[in-house]
Amino acid sequence: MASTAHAVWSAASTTDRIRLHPSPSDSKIPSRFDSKLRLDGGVVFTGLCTNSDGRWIGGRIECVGTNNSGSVMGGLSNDVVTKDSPTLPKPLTSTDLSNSIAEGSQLRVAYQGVRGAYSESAAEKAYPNCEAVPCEQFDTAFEAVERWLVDRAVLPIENSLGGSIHRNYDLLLRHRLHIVGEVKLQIRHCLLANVGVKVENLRRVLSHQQALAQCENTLTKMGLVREAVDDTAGAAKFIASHQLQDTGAVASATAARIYDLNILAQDIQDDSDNVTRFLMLAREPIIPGTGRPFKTSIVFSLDEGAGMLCKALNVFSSREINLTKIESRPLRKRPLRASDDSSNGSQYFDYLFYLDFEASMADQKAQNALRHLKEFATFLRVLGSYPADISMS
Ligand SMILES: O=C(O)C(=O)C[C@]1(C(=O)O)C=C[C@@H](O)C=C1
Repeated sequence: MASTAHAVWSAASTTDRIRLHPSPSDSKIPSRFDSKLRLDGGVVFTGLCTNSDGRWIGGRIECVGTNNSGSVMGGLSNDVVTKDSPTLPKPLTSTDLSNSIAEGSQLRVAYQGVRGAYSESAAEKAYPNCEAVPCEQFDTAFEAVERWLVDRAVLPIENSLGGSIHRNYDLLLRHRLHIVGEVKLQIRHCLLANVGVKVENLRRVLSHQQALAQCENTLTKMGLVREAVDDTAGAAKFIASHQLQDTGAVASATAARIYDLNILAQDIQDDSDNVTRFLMLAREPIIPGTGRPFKTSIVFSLDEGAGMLCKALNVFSSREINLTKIESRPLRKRPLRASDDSSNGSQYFDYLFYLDFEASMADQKAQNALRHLKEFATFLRVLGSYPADISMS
């Protein structure tokens, strides 16, 4: 039996701080509880109160939080009782039903952007029938998973035309989530405008900076001034809500439908093969398998020295493990290092290397490769071992 606490936030955002208190005071909220964002901005929590040895003892869950403007909000569940409890359970009321997580099995998946963003389509492709939860920023999507507001996050990591989404590489390390899957999505951009607006009326175009980069040639030929915003669908929503007559948006056909915009041009990306790879992130890693193609993503750093990166890559090539991606990012807290030979005054940049390889961590070869790498890497973390998306290979 689960207890449900309900609090309505006037301006809910996934950055609101929420604490859960068990009651009576000797009980504990178990580490696993469910939370669900409601459309009206409310948050519903369901969980069991257990005692210190994990036995359910009834009680209630209190949920306290502050919203963006700092006001304290709260909600308290009904009492729930064990069979030895002196109080009898109350019959369910219609209010209980509307507060409960009836569709509790539906996965909640955070993505960055507003409705109609490509990331929303990626979330739906990765988890059909999921509830896709829009987030303002990439960080918010990570935090929403960490705070149990959602179950997964789906984030773009690289695009076949625009390259890597560096911000998300940095966030993978800053947060402690695990990569549990990948999904590749064909990106087909459209030029959108308000009804009645013609191509020749347009002076500027808004979109996500990656989307603008993917349409570089087309937009240059059209002579449009480009302006970057948070996401493609956000650009569509903005021109629609402000009824702009001289500004278009680069976004999906889905966004055109949602925001009642006209499609002035279709497939405006510079190459028809425009694919974005998204990662699925969760609080817990999945158990790596061997029955199907798996990928593993790691991040490591190395000491300075001739051939160090070559030595690191060799731990894979010598075991015939195929690498699919390598990305280097500055090592933030130690970006520069003075040369050992300080007499010449030279400094080196220090890097983190992100590597994807085609093997499962259940595979002995992969374990041996990482054991070998660990012998000389100054830092090593496995970000996840997950089934490869082979749908577009
Ligand atoms: O703005 C969106 O619609 C997104 O989902 C973001 C994003 C990205 O960050 O690369 C995703 C896919 C496309 O490559 C363009 C933009």
